[in-house]
Amino acid sequence: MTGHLSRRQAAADRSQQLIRDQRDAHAALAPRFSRGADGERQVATTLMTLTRPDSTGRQRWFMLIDRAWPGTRSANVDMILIGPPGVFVIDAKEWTSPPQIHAGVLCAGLDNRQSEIVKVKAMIRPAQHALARKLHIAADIVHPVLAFAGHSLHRNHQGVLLLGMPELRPTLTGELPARLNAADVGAVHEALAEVYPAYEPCNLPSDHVSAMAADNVARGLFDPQDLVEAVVAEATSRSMERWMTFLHPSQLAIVKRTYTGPARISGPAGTGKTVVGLWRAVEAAKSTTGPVLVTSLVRMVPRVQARLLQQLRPDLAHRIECVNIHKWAADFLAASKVKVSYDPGGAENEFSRAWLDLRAHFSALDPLPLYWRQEIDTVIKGRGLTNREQYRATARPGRRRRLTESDRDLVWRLYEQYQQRMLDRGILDSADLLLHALAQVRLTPPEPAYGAVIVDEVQDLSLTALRLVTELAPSGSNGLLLIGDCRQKIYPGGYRLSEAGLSIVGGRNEVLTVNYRNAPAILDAALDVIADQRFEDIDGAIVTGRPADLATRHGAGRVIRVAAQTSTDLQQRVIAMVRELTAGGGYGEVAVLCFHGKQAKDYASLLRRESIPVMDLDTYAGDPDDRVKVGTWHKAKGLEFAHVLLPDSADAVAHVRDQTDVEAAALARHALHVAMSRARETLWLGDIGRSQPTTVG
Ligand SMILES: Nc1ncnc2c1ncn2[C@@H]1O[C@H](COP(=O)(O)OP(=O)(O)OP(=O)(O)O)[C@@H](O)[C@H]1O
Repeated sequence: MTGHLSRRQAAADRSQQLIRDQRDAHAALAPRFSRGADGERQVATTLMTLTRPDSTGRQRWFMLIDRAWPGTRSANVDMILIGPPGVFVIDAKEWTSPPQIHAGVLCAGLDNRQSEIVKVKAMIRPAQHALARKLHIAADIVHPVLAFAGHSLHRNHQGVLLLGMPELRPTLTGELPARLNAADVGAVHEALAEVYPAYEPCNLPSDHVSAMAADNVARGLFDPQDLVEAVVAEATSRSMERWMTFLHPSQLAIVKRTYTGPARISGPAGTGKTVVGLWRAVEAAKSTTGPVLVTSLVRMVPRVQARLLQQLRPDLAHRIECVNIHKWAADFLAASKVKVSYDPGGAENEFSRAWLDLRAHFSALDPLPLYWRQEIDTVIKGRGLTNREQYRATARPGRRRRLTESDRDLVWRLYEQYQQRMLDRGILDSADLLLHALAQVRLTPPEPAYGAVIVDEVQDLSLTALRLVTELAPSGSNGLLLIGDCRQKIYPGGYRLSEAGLSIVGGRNEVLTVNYRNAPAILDAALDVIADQRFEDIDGAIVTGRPADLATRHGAGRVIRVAAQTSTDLQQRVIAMVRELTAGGGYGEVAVLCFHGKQAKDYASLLRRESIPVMDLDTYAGDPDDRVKVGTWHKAKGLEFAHVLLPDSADAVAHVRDQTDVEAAALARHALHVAMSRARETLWLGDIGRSQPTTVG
């Protein structure tokens, strides 16, 4: 009984102490907040008591209040709380209407306030970078929090904790495991106090602001003028928001570096190659007078990039032309008044007819036409060969089937027949389009000349396409930038840089080694698929499937493997998973990706029948859209989603392998690697009877 009473007494003492602490904290904090900042004061008061030393005299929690957001001109960070579970960067809100999530978007009542999510996520980045750099502490120790004075709420929305007043303190102190010891907490506090200096809110002379910003740049945080303002800018789309990222100092250095000749950025999936390329395009637009070309083979990426640049730098976006290389070629030929009839469908028919005439001769080699169609596209036309002797003598990088001289003569016959048929009809296929454009560029280059050319996913270009972009790029500094990853090569064929007269050496060859996209378990699973492969890079180097020095900065995520009984069972599980992932809205962050186009169409119809909003990936242009994206692995190249479902993936790869075509089997595996590495938080792999049901991560 005595024990019981003394425990009650102790509890009463503690609550009295808490009240006193709160009152003291409130009084102490009052002068720090301006009028109208009641919400901030309430939040700070609630948390301030945590910073009181415990009975042993040790301070376990620290708080930084009203600090400058480094690199911004005038923005501030309300609070940073540092304790055993990690760092909480807190933006306090005092909204009249209750905060809620509508269709995956944060709203105050019915007003869209999703930009607050973007903002607080951007606020944590300097902390993440500084802790990684100075103390080697993982980025996921830092949590963005929106704290709502006057409301009750407990929710995790897109990685941001949304907490009302009653929930604030118990959540921050009680829900996460302790990850920092006392010494770490002290070191983190010290580091962050330096990164987020005390806020000097009013009327700083502009030279003070620029000195502060310059200091941040010198410390490698980011470029205050361009990068931060863009990040802080309002964003409405969740997928866009991912791209509006602070650059790591090593990335920023690449954005700012002057290359005295052609340069290259390589690195595994999700290492920020595209983001860095895009910022270099912005730099090029600022420093040259000509237009800047950003191109790649796939259609989707330039569309998304154009849209993004429009949001990031509306003042410069019109100077940066984002377009896939075939469209560029068609537009250029049209503008040059060269009349061509580009007809891929008609060309396909003519190839089939030529194949019917000659297929009997190919039965001992490969009886399926696809390999030979690709041979013509990627080797004969892709390398710009003009006669049989050249073809006999040419190296065929990336083509794994060895061909004798007589095999090559046979292929050349097929090529000639196909070409003659197209000539008779006056049509061109896609490889011809590039050859014509290259010839025309050499004759009369486009006017005005490009100020810079940036090529993404360069590993998938043909040699002809590479020659074309090389021809378009100015020869001076920063003229040509090639971005790519040989592990993500999903189209046949290949080339060496030297074949286009390019030599990229030393400091012009940048390699990114930190993955910012995928949860570690997802990255691991995606690399597993290609771990036993060896890749020949475009500079001739041999690269292994699993890079030795790849680090990851993403927080937790999961890989779910499902073994279904039947195809109907598999479909039902896909629907169930989509429903689970979108229970609170957020359809736009889910993608269902299939190997074959037909399969993707079937899944799109299936989801529609279930009243799940669906968008065909083909028509996606990076605009905000709250529908599940459905498409092929190939179409998803360069994109990313929070959650990716890959039904029948193991089956698709195994099926290709069964056909004894080693090259196609390898490319299918690379495509699976690409598809898996699109997922940030959830990767769902479902097959009929193949995989064991497991969840990793
Ligand atoms: N410094 C950074 N901090 C946080 N996130 C970053 C950083 N750099 C890049 N990211 C994010 O990482 C993701 C991957 O970036 P990006 O698409 O540029 O990579 P990539 O190397 O081109 O990928 P892939 O080759 O797989 O298409 C994007 O969401 C991007 O916003």
